[in-house]
Order: sequence, then structure tokens, then C-alpha cells
Amino acid sequence: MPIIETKQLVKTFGGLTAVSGFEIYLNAGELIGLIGPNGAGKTTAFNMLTGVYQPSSGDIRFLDESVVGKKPYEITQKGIARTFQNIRLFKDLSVIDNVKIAYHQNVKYSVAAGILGSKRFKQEEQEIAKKALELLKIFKLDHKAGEYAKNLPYGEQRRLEIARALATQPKLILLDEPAAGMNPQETQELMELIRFIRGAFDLTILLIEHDMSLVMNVCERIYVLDYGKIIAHGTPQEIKTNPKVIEAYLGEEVAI
Ligand SMILES: Nc1ncnc2c1ncn2[C@@H]1O[C@H](COP(=O)(O)OP(=O)(O)OP(=O)(O)O)[C@@H](O)[C@H]1O
Repeated sequence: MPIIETKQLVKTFGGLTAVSGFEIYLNAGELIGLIGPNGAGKTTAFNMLTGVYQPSSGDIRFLDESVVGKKPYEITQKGIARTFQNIRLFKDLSVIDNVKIAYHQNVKYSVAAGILGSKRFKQEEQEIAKKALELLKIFKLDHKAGEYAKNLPYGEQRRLEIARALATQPKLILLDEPAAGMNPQETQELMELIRFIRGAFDLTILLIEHDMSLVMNVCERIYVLDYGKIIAHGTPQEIKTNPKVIEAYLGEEVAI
């Protein structure tokens, strides 16, 4: 049974149909790509999967339960995390605090315990600080734990966003253009990191990416959106040679 499955998802904005008939599924442990020309509806699809937008119609089943109508924080608590195309870190907080905040979502002490500084609260805080640092180590950001997030170079901010998403302990993670703005060396390292975290954290991953070499190299299957509709679905090899995909990308800068 798929971990997530969408049924005939539609999103309209006034007269504009941004996404229609959107049907995808991801099995547990898969790494799947979602590609398409600019304005095809990829981010709108992510926004529906994470409760940022409510679908105009259709259904989203996550772990065999509909998540339509749920708020973004409820969806995060159920196990779906994401990163954003335009990085959304807490830029005036330290690197480690960005990760600690995400861990706090799953902590069990009460607000009163926090204010009163109870023993349990202190233990939880120490545990979270330890876990956050371990996570930063995986992302090679532990030596920058105390720096302001805003002072990190772009590529590191992107990595921190993924680390923060992982701190919510998701089962499914949606990455919106994780390699945007990265140089080839950083992109290569990111590719290895994505493969690593999938295994290490038992994740299922859906990836939007314009960097075709990244998508073709790491994804097992790829969905292609064009004008809000899925025009192709298959292995990287099938997608590369699909005439509809080639046509959709004509005039775009990306070579597939
Ligand atoms: N909040 C909104 N209000 C109105 N129109 C929107 C809104 N969000 C997205 N759209 C429109 O929906 C369509 C799909 O946009 P979307 O951002 O999902 O595409 P995309 O595939 O993610 O594009 P890109 O690759 O450029 O990020 C576009 O025509 C966009 O202008």
C-alpha cells in the first residue's frame, strides 16, 4: 500500500486552474521526482500535500487517512515535512535553534513545566540539544551551530532547511528545489546526502527539482507536470525519451 496517494486533486485560483486531475502515489522508501516547466503547478501540488492550500476538489490519503482539511501543523505532526523553494529559516536565530524549534513539536512537557523549569523540562531540553547537534553533524553544520542562520552561505542554508525538516521526524519529506542556487560540487554532495538520509531515517522522498542530472540520478520514478496536468510518469529512462516531455520542455533552458 502506498504511504501517500492523491486522487483527482484540483486547485483553482479564481479562473485559473493551477493543478487538475493530479494523481500520484509513493511507496514507503521511494525517492520520486516531480518535474515540469515553470508555472506547471509543482509548488501548488506541494502546498496541497502540506495543507498550505486546501484542494478545490479531490483527496490526499496519507497512511490510509485523508489529510484534506487538516492544517499544516497537523500534517507535520502526522509525518509530512517539507522545505521551500524560497528558503524559510528563522534567519535571526542560531543554526541549532532552528533545528531545536522543529524538535519541540514532538515534546511532551507542559507550558507550566517549561516556565517553572522542572526536571523533566531540563532533561528534555538537553536531549533535544544533543539530537539537534547530531543532526547538524550529518549535514556538516555542527561547527556553525552558534551562528545566525542568515550568515550561512546559500548552500548551507538549504542544507539547514532539510535538517530542520528532518527534526520534525517525518515519514515523508517534500523537497522543493533543494539544489537551487548550488554549484555543481554542492549539488553532487546534496545528491549523496539525500540518498543517505533516505536510508538512515527510513524516509520516503518527493523532490521538485530543475536540475535534471540530480533528478535523473537519484529518483526511481518521475512524474512530469505541464499546465497543471501530469503528462508523463515513469523511470528516468522512460521520461528522458518521452516525446510529450521533450515537447513540454521545448523552449526551456533545461536540457533533459
Ligand atoms: N496563490 C496563488 N494565487 C494565484 N495563482 C497562483 C497562486 N499560486 C500559484 N498560482 C499560479 O498557479 C500556477 C502554478 O504555479 P506553481 O508555482 O505551482 O508552479 P511551479 O511548477 O511550482 O513553477 P516554478 O517551477 O516556476 O516554481 C501558475 O500559473 C501560478 O501563477
